[in-house]
Amino acid sequence: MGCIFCKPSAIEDSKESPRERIESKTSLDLRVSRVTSSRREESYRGKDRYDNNDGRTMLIDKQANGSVRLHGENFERKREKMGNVIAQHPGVGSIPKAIEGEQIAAGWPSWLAAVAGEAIKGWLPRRADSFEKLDKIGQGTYSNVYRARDLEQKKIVALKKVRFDNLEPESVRFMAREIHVLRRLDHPNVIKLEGLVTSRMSCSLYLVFEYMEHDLAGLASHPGVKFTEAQVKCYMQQLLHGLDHCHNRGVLHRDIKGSNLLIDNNGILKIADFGLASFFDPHQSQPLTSRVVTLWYRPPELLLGATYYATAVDLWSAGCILAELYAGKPIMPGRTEVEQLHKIFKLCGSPSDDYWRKSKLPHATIFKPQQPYRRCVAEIFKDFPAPALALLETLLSIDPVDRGTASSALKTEFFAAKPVPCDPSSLPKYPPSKEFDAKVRDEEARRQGGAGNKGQRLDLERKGARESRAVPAPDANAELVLSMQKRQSQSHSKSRSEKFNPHAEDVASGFPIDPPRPSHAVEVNVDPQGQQPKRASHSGPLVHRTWAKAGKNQDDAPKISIGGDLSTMSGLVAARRSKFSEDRRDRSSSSQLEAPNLLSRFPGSFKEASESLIQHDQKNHTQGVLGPHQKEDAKNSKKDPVLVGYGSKGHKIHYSGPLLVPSGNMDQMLKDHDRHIQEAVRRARLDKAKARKLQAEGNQISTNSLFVSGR
Ligand SMILES: Nc1ncnc2c1ncn2[C@@H]1O[C@H](COP(=O)(O)OP(=O)(O)OP(=O)(O)O)[C@@H](O)[C@H]1O
Repeated sequence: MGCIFCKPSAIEDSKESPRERIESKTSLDLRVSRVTSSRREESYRGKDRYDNNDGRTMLIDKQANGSVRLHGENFERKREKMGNVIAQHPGVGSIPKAIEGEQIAAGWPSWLAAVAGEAIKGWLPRRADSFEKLDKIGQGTYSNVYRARDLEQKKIVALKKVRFDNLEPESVRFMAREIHVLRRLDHPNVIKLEGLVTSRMSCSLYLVFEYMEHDLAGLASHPGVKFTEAQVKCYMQQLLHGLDHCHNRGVLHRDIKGSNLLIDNNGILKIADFGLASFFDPHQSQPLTSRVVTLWYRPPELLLGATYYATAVDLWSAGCILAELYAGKPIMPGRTEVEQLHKIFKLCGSPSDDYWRKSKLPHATIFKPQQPYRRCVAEIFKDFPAPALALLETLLSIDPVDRGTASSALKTEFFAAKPVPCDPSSLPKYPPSKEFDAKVRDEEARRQGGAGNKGQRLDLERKGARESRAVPAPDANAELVLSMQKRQSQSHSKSRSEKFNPHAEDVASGFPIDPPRPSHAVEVNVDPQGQQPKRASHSGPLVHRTWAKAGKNQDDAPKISIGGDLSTMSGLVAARRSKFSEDRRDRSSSSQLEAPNLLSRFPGSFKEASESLIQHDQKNHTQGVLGPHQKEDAKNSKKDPVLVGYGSKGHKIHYSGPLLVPSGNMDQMLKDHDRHIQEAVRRARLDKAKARKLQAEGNQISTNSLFVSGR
C-alpha cells in the first residue's frame, strides 16, 4: 500500500528532480531551513503540475478539503526511498518548526504536525474519499472501528477512528504514540498500520489497518467453537512470536487480552490495539504508570503499584490467555483492583517474604496478607496437559523475573510435545466472530426474548455470553473525574473534534456514507459438533443498526447515578490519562490506586477488606449498572468473591462482570449524564418554587394570624 511517502514539499519547491534531492545528503536540512511553510502552501496553491528536470511529470492533486496527493512515474518508489532517507537521518526531525511547516504543507493538520511530527514523519495523509465506509465492526474505549473499501488499493481495510481531543496537545501526543509504536513494528503477528486518513482541515484521524475478520475473545465465546489442543498451541505460538517481536523492538503492549488478538480468515493471529503500548528501557531506568492492562489480565506487580517493570507484564497476560483457552472462560475475572489481587493470591499464592522485601512495591504494606496464600495453580488446573500446565506455572509466576521471556516460552515442551501446533491455514473458517459480533449476537438473542429459542439462549449464556467483559484498564481512577468534567463542558464546543457524533463525523471527515442496503441478517450456521460452520455471511450494515438498537436496550443502556457516572466515564479514558501522567512521571497522588485509600477504612484482614471494598464498590458504582446475570454474580461473589475452581467436575467460577459500563458507550453515557444534570436542575427549580410557595403561604398565614390576633 502506498503509504510510505516522501516529503512532497521536497518535490515541490526546488528545481531539482526528486531523485537528486533524495540523493543529496544534506538537501533536506538545507531545504527546510530555506523555505517557510507559508511559501510552501502558496506553491501548492499555485501549481497543480510540476515538470521534473528529467522530463517526467508530477501531478499535484489538490482537494477541496485541503489535502494534497502527488502522482507520477515511479513516484511510489521515490516516496519509499525518501522515507528511508528520512529514517536513516534522524537529524531531519531536529528542526521542528520547519518540519512542522513541511508536514502541514503536505496536508497534515497543524494540531498533529505541531506535537506529533515524529509519528507522521515520511508519510502523507490518505484522503477520506479514497475509502468507502461499509459498516461498523468494533468499538473500543478510544475508538470506533469500521470496515471500509480502499478504493485505490482495491481491498477491504479496517479504519480505526481514534478519540482524542485535537485541541489538547497532550491528548494528541499520546494518541500519536500508538502510531509511533505501530510504525516501529513489522511482523506477521503484529497488526500493520497501513496509513492515516486526515486532512489539513480535519480534526479527526483514522488509522488504516489490514482487515481482520475475528478476534480471539469473539471466537472463543462463539457457541459451537471449541478449540483443539493443536489450535490452542497454534494461537499461543503466534501470540508469543508477536510479543517477542514487540519486546525485541523495545515495545511493551500493556493490554494483551483476547479482544486485542485479531485473527484473519487464514488463521493468522495479529496483536492489535497499541493504544496503551509504550517504549521501554530494558534497564528499567524510567518509571512507567502502573495503571495499565485490562484488569483480568493485569499482573500482581502492577496491582501493587509497580512503576519499574518490563516485558514480564505482557507474559502474565499471555498466561491468562493460555489458561482461558483451555478453561473456556477468563480465569480471574475480578471487578475491582482489590478483588483482582485477591483472586491472584488465591490462585497463585501470595508473594514470598523475599519478594515483598526486594520488590519494594508501593502498595506492599497495604496488601500484604497476614497469612500467606498457598499457590494452587496445579490443583485448580489439574486437567490441563502437563506441558501446558508447566508453561502456565511459568507465565503466572508472582515474581516477574520467573516468567521468562516470550522467546523462552516458545522453546518450551508445550510447543514441542504432541499434538504440535497446527498450521494456521488448517484452522477452520469461522463466521465473523469479534467480541463485538458476540455482543451483537447476545443482544439479538436477548431481544428475541421469550419467543426465542430457549436452548440457544442457554447455550449462549453457558458459553459465557460476554455481557461480562473485561474492563479496559484502568477500571477506576479518581483523576479522571476532573478530566471528564472538563470534557463534558467541552463537548459542546464547536471547535472540538466531532468525536461524540459518529454521523457528523462521517460527513465532516469527507467519507462517502454507504447507501442503505437491504439488510441481510447474520446467518451463522454452525455445526453442532463445533466444527466448521456450514455457511456464514457477513452481517453487513445490519450489525451497525443492531448495535445501535442494542445501545437502546434496557439491559445494555448505562444507568448511572450522578455520583457514579463520572467515575465510570473516567475509567474509560483513564488509561490515556495515565499515559499522560506517565510522562509527567506519576507526579500526583491522583494517579494512586483508590483501593489503598479505601482500605485504610477497613483495617481487618485482607479478605474482609476486599469484601468490604467490593460491597463499597457495588454500592457506589454499580447501582443499576449490572445486568441480570451480573447481578446474580455480584450476589454470589459477595459470599465469596474469589475464584472457585475449574476442572472436569464442573466447578463453578464466579463470572462477575465489570463494575463499569462496557467500553464504548461514551455517547450514551454523556447523554445520560446530561439528562441527570437536567433532571437535577429541574428538581432544584421545583424545590425552589415549592419553597417560595411555602414561604408565601407562611407569610400569608402569619399575616392572617396577625390579622386574627389583631382582631
Ligand atoms: N484491523 C482490524 N480489523 C478488524 N477489526 C478490528 C481491527 N482493529 C480493531 N478491530 C476491532 O475493533 C475493536 C476495537 O479496536 P481497538 O481494540 O484497537 O480499539 P480501542 O479503542 O483501543 O479498544 P480497547 O477498549 O480494547 O482499548 C477490536 O476489538 C476489534 O474487534
